[in-house]
Amino acid sequence: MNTTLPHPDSVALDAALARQAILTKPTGSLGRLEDIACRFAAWQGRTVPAPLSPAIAVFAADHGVCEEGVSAYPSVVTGEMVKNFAAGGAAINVLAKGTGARLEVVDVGVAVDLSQLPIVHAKVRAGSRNLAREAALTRAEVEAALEVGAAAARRAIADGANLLVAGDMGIGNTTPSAALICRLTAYSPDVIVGRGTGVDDATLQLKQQVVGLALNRVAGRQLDGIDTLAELGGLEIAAIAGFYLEGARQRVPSLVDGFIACAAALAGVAIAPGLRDWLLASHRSQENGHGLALTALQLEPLVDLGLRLGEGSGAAACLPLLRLALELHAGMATFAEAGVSDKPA
Ligand SMILES: Cc1cc2ncn([C@H]3O[C@H](COP(=O)(O)O)[C@@H](O)[C@H]3O)c2cc1C
Ligand SMILES: O=C(O)c1cccnc1
Repeated sequence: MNTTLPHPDSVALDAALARQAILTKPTGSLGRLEDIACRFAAWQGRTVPAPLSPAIAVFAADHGVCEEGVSAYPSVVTGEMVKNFAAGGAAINVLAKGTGARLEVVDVGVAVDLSQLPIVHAKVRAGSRNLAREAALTRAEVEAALEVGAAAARRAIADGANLLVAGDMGIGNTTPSAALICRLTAYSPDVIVGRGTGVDDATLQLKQQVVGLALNRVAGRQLDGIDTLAELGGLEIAAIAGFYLEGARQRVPSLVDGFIACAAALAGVAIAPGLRDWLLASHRSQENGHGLALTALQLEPLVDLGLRLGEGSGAAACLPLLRLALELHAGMATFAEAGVSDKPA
């Protein structure tokens, strides 16, 4: 796999910073909205980036670790929610519609047969193995899932997307995500494992133990990014990593969602460190370790709305902010154009 990624365009970045400095506002007064526009300039290689054209892909898969009792909901909900996505009734359907984003749903590893649904069928296997006891996936399965994600990114980009958003659906997936985050950041389960769908105190403790078992199973072993996903990951998590990586290869950034997306981003960075330059954080999730995982990625969330859903929902909720940041950068008058006096040099 080619792990060399392009760099954002520093000449376009400087030109965008220079433009921000002459728009009719006190220097720096639009804060992070200025940063966002300038980062898009660097990503797109143009002083004034094209208007936002976002695409969301939700990757769904099941998790063998659910047999340990780590989720508040049964595994069957994964397939049932995919049906709900296909029917347009989930949060991410409403958010995609409301923000004008393209939405695709991909079965990369749901345990039940979904072949009748109008979604993308790319099942690598019918759910992962129980990572508390054995490797969740083989390297070949991880590579196949990475490619499922990459193919989704290629479709989105061919369709005109200039920003990618990945969502997850997979009952139990906060457990592999926590295991990945612990392994890739060296934080311990007690600060990373959270309540996911809302587990009680006893289940939270059990979840910490399950993540501890998985980490102990691989402790002291050298693992590259793909091995790490195989040992501790899941199929939708690997697909999300592949989606982000292909975006970066094609110079298209990704807006990272919550806890699961962050685990995938850390795995993607372990595969190709240059990925970090193509990521923008959206929100800070309620899930316990999300803030630390974002810090490990050197990402600063734009908002904290108390969300703990996944599906790409937190990222989708931030799309209007990004759209406005680009519109301000493109549409505001300069001091010279408006005849407004700039501050003395
Ligand atoms: C109805 C429903 C819709 C969801 N949409 C996303 N998730 C989120 O919650 C799950 C992760 O939490 P845990 O690890 O505790 O199972 C994943 O399916 C994730 O996508 C949902 C969960 C449920 C129940
Ligand atoms: O932050 C997330 O993505 C999240 C948190 C809880 C449950 N599902 C997803």
